[in-house]
Amino acid sequence: MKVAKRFRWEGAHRLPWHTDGCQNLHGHSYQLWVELSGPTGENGMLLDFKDIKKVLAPLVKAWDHAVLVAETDTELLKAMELLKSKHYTLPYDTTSENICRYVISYLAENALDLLLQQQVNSIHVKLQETESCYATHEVSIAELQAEINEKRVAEAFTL
Ligand SMILES: Nc1nc2c(c(=O)[nH]1)N=C([C@H](O)[C@H](O)COP(=O)(O)OP(=O)(O)OP(=O)(O)O)CN2
Ligand SMILES: [Zn+2]
Repeated sequence: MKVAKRFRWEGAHRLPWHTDGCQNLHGHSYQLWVELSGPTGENGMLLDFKDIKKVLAPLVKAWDHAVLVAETDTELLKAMELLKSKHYTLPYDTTSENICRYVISYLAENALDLLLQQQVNSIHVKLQETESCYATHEVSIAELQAEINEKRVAEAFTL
C-alpha cells in the first residue's frame, strides 16, 4: 500500500555558482509530496495522514516565506542577518534534489520510531519547484536505519 500527503509553501533561494539565472535570488511556490509504502494495519491505515502532517508541519512552517540558504553561501547569510530576514540554512546547496534529501533526513530524525512502528518500508519524496520541474528521491527504511547508525558511530568517535 502507498499513502501520500502534499505540503506547500512559498520560499526563495539561489544557487550562487549557477550561470543561467538561478544565481539570482528568486522565489518558488514549492510543492512537496511525501509518499510512504508499507502494509495496511489493523485499523485499515498504513499511517494516518494527520501524523504525516504533524511530523512535517514544523519544517514547512520554518520554510514558509523564508529564504533557503546553503551554509557555504556566506554572502547571502550576511544579507539575511542585515535584513533580519526569515531564513533557513541547509548543509548543502538548495537544489530540489538536496531538499528531497533533507526532507528524508528530517523524517528519519523526527519520526523513525513512528515509521518503524507502522512498518513503513520506504519513503518517496517529490519536490516540485516550478510548473515544469521536480526532483524525486526514494529511500528504504533499512537504508535509513543503516545511515543513522553510521552517523551515531561517527559522532561517538568524534566526541
Ligand atoms: N537538477 C536541477 N536543476 C536545476 C535546479 C535544481 O534544483 N535541480 N534548480 C534550478 C532553478 O533553481 C529553478 O528553480 C528552476 O529553473 P528553471 O528550470 O528555469 O525553471 P522554469 O520553470 O522557470 O523553467 P522554464 O522552462 O523556463 O519554464 C535550475 N536547474
Ligand atoms: Zn530555483
